[in-house]
Amino acid sequence: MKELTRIISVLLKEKRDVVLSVLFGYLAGIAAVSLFAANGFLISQAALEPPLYVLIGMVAVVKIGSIIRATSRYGERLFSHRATFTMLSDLRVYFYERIEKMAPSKIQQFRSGDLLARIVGDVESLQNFFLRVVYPPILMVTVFLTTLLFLSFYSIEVVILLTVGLIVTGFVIPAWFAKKQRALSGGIREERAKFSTEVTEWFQGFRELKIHQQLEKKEEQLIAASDAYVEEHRKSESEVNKNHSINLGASFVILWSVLAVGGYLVASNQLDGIFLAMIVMISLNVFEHSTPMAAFPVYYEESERAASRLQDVVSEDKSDKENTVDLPKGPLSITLDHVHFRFPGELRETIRGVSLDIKAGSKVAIVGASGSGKSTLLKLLLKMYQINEGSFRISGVPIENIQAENIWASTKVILQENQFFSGTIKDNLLAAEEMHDEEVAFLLEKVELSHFSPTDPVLEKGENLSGGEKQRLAMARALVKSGNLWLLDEPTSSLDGWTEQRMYRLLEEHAKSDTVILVSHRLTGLEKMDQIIVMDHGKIIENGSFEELMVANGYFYELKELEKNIVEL
Ligand SMILES: Nc1ncnc2c1ncn2[C@@H]1O[C@H](COP(=O)(O)OP(=O)(O)OP(=O)(O)O)[C@@H](O)[C@H]1O
Repeated sequence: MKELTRIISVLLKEKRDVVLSVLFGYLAGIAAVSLFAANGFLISQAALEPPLYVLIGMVAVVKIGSIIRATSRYGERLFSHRATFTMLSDLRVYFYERIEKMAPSKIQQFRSGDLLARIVGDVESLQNFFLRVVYPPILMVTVFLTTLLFLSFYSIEVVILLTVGLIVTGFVIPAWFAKKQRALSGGIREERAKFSTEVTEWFQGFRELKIHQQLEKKEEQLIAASDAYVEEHRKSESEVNKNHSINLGASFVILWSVLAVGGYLVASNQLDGIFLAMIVMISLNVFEHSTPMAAFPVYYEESERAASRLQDVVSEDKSDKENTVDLPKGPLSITLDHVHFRFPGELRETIRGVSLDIKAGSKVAIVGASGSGKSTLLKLLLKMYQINEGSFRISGVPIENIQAENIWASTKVILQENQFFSGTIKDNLLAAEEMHDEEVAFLLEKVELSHFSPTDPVLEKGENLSGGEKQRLAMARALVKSGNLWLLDEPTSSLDGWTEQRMYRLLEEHAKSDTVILVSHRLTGLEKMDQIIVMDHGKIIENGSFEELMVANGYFYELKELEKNIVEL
């Protein structure tokens, strides 16, 4: 219910349409009951052969009643559907806005298909929340109460019977089904997410699955996920139908009871026989408003689950919300003091008591064995994850007090894997909309991509670019982005030695006064760095200038010697 409260607060933005749809729904309900009442009365009156003008008057009343019923039903449909669609769009905007602000690491906790199912499917399920969860009980209770008030002028016995009917069909049976519904394992939402995850993986991994001849096995998993989803749907539908039938059955029992009690009251002269047909017709119609309650438990349960699954995705990072300090303009300094970090759900620490001091405007290289935690350190700098222990400051400001967005705005980043999108070369520079094509062409020339024009197409994930071209395009992307802190994770690993040297020269030119942190496996060109940090198993084992580390004759020296021997071989 806690999750639904947030959803309700988003939905309540559409107050006007909600109020209007309830109002018109009530009018339509009352008009329908009155119409049936008038019909019942008319039938009885007709049997007594009244004067023609009485009959004409009554037929006119029935006609007017049907016009009111039709127009108010139209108004109800119009406003309730308009409210539903606007709520759907409000919900979409609400979740996209929240997702946009989230750290990428939070999104990465979800498999992409699951995330898609949540953002699209679960948001869509919530459109039923107003129409099938909030609206039916309001309408049922208001129409029932008005009808009971009217009937109380004729027979208290019938009022009691209908009140029992209202409680049984509107509350007892739905509550009983709600309990059963909760006990049902799985749920449509979960199965749909699993199915969507399998489909996404099937598409994304199609090439690898085909080459490794695993397509059939994956297809079997896909079919199993689809069957489970269909089965869940079937179970849910059958539950609704069962609930519906029992509800309808109960309302008929009440109806027969009304007829029996009414008959007895007429026979014992406690009720004028002319009203019997009217009372029965009213009872017949009023139960129409408790039938939608059959689906109430299913939709309530689904809405609650969908809201909770969405809340899981966008649950807030409190520390980030309270942050207010902006990073200073210009080159940034970085200080880490005994920082520890463990990936969520992992027992082993990836960063173990790292302390370092990077001065503003200095050029720093991080080297070390594969898996030693170099990339993780960059991710911590980008606030993609929160540190578990220690202190971490950027230009003196504790990282807890800086919004991740603020760090990203001040940073030029090249990661090991850079994402490219279907579009043009210029689109993929990401921050180049304002640039003229000539400027883009000049930039491409700088990163040695002059064989591309700004308008050349790029396929999804940069499929039509070589590894080295992707890295040079990522370099161009970093060049056009704002910021004075460069975080580069093996930005030239796919380039030949000559091109790599030229790229480093370009970087030197552009980052003269900026702070640069470069993760690299290759040790050539590190002589120019102010500081070299050597990492092993999540710890800093050596730290100093190139000369200092060479003199120290330690791990870095050995690495350098090893690289020299490999080159000579
Ligand atoms: N998302 C993650 N969840 C759990 N463990 C992770 C995650 N990402 C990385 N690791 C683990 O953290 C350790 C450090 O990884 P990291 O990528 O920082 O190493 P690295 O020094 O950059 O390696 P390389 O030079 O191969 O890129 C590795 O043991 C890796 O398995």
